[in-house]
Amino acid sequence: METATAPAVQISAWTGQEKIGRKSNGFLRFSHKCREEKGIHILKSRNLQWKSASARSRFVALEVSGSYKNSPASALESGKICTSFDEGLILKEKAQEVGPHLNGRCIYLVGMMGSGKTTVGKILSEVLGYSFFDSDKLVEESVGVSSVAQIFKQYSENFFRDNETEVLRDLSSMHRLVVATGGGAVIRPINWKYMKRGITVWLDVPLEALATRIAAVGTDSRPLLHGESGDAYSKALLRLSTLFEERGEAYANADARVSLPHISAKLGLDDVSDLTPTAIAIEALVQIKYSVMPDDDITFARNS
Ligand SMILES: Nc1ncnc2c1ncn2[C@@H]1O[C@H](COP(=O)(O)OP(=O)(O)O)[C@@H](O)[C@H]1O
Ligand SMILES: O=C(O)C1=C[C@@H](OP(=O)(O)O)[C@@H](O)[C@H](O)C1
Repeated sequence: METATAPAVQISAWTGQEKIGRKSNGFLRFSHKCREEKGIHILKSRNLQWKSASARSRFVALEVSGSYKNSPASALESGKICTSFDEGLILKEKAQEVGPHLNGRCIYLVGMMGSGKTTVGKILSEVLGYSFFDSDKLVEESVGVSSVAQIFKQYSENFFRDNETEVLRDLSSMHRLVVATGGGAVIRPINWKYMKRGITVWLDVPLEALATRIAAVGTDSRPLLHGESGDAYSKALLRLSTLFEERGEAYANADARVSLPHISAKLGLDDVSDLTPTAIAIEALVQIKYSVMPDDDITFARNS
């Protein structure tokens, strides 16, 4: 009976499900093919915890159980493994992998207000060498009014939506852009026609986390959140819940979905608010890759 021979397995939450069996930046990758050929099974990785928390570099402890050629790993190979990763490096590596497959197609970030489209979009544009646009800002410029709230007040929501559609139409003929769309852009089917010329990515953030973020910055710039009574968090949560009921299905039209609870679970974090924008951008690149490079290995990884 053969015994397991890979005591120094290093895994990152993003590389453990990747395609190619090669070592890069200290991480070992297992493709589906490689796992089958070598008989490697990673049965479990748990107790993943942040050991130290800085935005760029974090240490995690992984408890890994594995088997090799269908034999259980010995005690040596199962146990706590400390590894570290630098989010910035992983981000760059993911961008290098996915960039060439985009062929200059634009990326449209969709999601509820406060979901991080602007924050994450800027990170993605920088690392992909794309330009960044915030569609709300473009509408403000084209109308000649300095805030979306003012456009709603002075004109109407419908007027804003018409201008938003025009902006998306104009952007759709361009290349190499990351666009942070307004939270309501998904409600008009015509907008999808324009956005689908690129790759659409839904930042799916729990409503409670959105309400916390919005309560922290205030609702001045978000006219659809005006008018409820109560404290800032409860007001935002109530309104966001109604909006999400109307829009949930529309967001699901996106080519890729970036679920914050899913990333937290992968990283062993209890709270989505512990996720950095860079960690979310990394997951966005992973999900974009799945949508632009469908193949057997990736399909396997996505479903495992
Ligand atoms: N991952 C994150 N963790 C905590 N706060 C965040 C995160 N991403 C964005 N924010 C904050 O949430 C607020 C809304 O983010 P923003 O990028 O403007 O969202 P959107 O463009 O989708 O409306 C901002 O104050 C931003 O700093
Ligand atoms: O959800 C919405 O309908 C809106 C979201 C806002 O954009 P953000 O998602 O960038 O806040 C802005 O377009 C407008 O206030 C309407």
